[in-house]
Amino acid sequence: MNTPVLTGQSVAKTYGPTVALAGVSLELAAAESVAVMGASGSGKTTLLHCLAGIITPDAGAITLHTPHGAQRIDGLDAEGRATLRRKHYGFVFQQGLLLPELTAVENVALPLLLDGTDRRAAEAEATHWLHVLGLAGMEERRPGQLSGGQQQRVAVARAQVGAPAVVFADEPTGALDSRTSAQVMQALLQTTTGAGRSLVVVTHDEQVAAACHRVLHLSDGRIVREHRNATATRVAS
Ligand SMILES: Nc1ncnc2c1ncn2[C@@H]1O[C@H](COP(=O)(O)OP(=O)(O)OP(=O)(O)O)[C@@H](O)[C@H]1O
Repeated sequence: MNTPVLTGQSVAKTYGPTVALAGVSLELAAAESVAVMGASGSGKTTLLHCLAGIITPDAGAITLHTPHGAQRIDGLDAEGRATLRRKHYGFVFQQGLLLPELTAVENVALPLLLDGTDRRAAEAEATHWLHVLGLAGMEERRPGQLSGGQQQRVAVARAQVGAPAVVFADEPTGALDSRTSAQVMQALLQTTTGAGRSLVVVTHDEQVAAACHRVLHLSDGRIVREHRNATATRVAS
């Protein structure tokens, strides 16, 4: 395996009497795409949220490997997790969660503006990513003036700004028809693994999972099965 970017060891999380994660260990390599599948309630989103620093696990170790060294992230406080997410991660959710009053370019530029980049540089990078995602000419449209697939591509563009090491996607194509879903997934892979970033995607969609290098199957908070897709989409950088 290539150098790991993210490792989890025996990651556990309970909510009252519910064991959401019962000790999950995994390694995510640089430029690798991993799909997380499993029945409703099996712990997929909880795993993604722990790895992504959205929530804190009760036990286990999560380590992010950056060019500047390894950093344990499981014990970070809320502010530390917010910084981690801003500096190292990108996110795509089922509904793009775009701000309706902002244009496409403003939505994509937002994480950079929040991180202190000046507006002109932020909008230049945002425009670049919108072009990469086939949205040239739509920079000034608001989300309500875009189709569902176009909105998701804006969300994919937003996840790339600031060059995150890892992009996390939770059901990124869940609201799309299968043709649009395939296009958005292709765009997501191209801009992540195709550019040397890693991707963790929670999905119920076999077609989405088949496009990833590796698939983890969760059941009752454990990885019960794992396989590699020999034919996964490998997008040249
Ligand atoms: N904030 C919470 N409070 C209480 N229980 C929770 C919370 N979040 C998740 N759970 C429980 O933890 C278990 C795992 O939930 P999780 O959302 O990780 O599952 P999932 O596999 O992503 O499900 P789905 O496919 O339905 O989104 C479930 O039993 C769920 O009810």
